[in-house]
Amino acid sequence: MKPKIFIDGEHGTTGLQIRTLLAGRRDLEIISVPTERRKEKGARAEYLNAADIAILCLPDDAARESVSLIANDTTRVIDASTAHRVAEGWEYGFAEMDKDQPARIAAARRVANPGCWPQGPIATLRPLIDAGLLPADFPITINGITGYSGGGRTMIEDYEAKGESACEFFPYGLSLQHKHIPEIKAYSRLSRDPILQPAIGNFAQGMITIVPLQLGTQDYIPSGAELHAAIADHFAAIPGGVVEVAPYEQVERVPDIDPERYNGTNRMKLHVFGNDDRAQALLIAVYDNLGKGASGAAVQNLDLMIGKSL
Ligand SMILES: NC(=O)C1=CN([C@@H]2O[C@H](COP(=O)(O)OP(=O)(O)OC[C@H]3O[C@@H](n4cnc5c(N)ncnc54)[C@H](OP(=O)(O)O)[C@@H]3O)[C@@H](O)[C@H]2O)C=CC1
Ligand SMILES: CC(=O)N[C@@H](CCC(=O)OP(=O)(O)O)C(=O)O
Repeated sequence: MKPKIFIDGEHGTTGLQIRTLLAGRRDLEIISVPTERRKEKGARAEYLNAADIAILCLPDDAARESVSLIANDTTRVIDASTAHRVAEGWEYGFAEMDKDQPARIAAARRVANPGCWPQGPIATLRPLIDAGLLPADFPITINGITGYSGGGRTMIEDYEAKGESACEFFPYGLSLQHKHIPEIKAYSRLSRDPILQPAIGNFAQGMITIVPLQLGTQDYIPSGAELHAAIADHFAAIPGGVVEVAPYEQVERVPDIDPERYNGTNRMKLHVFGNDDRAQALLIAVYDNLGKGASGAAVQNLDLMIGKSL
């Protein structure tokens, strides 16, 4: 029997992309609620309970409601929203975060897909904190830029209506309360809230996250090469090759660091730059906010949950 997959919110940005990624899959049965009934609670409950795996591509409140509509203990859930990422009983769906994370996702009944902003910072910070090269209370600031599809259908329509007159670099998160801070803190293993200061560019998809590090105040000041080695060692032990670590180099510019470089893929590339004389370093991640940042990660988690390996 093929596993039945229901995408709640399949007409939204993330839902549509997951639908497209699953289009040719003969090992799955996709079940879809009729379009005109897609927001009816009763219809959603019916499909949620008929599914082996439900993928929620909904705003947070609707995602919470979907979970509450599941009245059996067989439907497993992948939630793309922010609602359950640090919630008890949910596994975090960033497979490359730890050696045993794929097995944890594979066995989970509830998987919270990571937010787009958290994945790059977690990918670089967690190995450094685990290796003892950064203390858990290190003051972290995260900058970056994302395509406007990160804001979902409404933001896409808004940017497309403005066209070339839309702002090229629009900083936001100015209240310093971005919804991704709890998961970045929890899964990077930081003890202090990081600052997340994102920006939106006038391009549809793709993103870059940047974590600048002032290392000079530490008792032990790691070199750039040491930081790189810890991150490279972490990912060398993870199969699948989804996350790639660029060689350590001291250069002024790297053409790969282009937010749109990995669009349409599930790839993430990590870069470490350092200036040891200045005791400073930069941790950079490049990926597709709709790929590894959303639909690609959801499909990766789905595959793990149906028994495939990374
Ligand atoms: N875009 C991105 O880069 C990322 C998004 N996410 C998360 O994924 C989730 C979906 O985001 P995204 O696809 O971008 O958002 P969209 O706004 O593009 O899509 C949301 C979808 O949910 C539908 N919907 C809203 N309320 C209900 C409801 N009560 N019942 C059923 N359907 C409903 C909407 O329908 P309608 O349009 O008709 O209102 C729409 O189709 C969000 O939680 C988002 O935070 C996660 C990572 C990255
Ligand atoms: C450009 C933009 O607005 N991006 C969204 C994040 C998109 C994302 O990762 O979403 P979820 O956490 O909702 O899943 C934001 O920063 O709030």
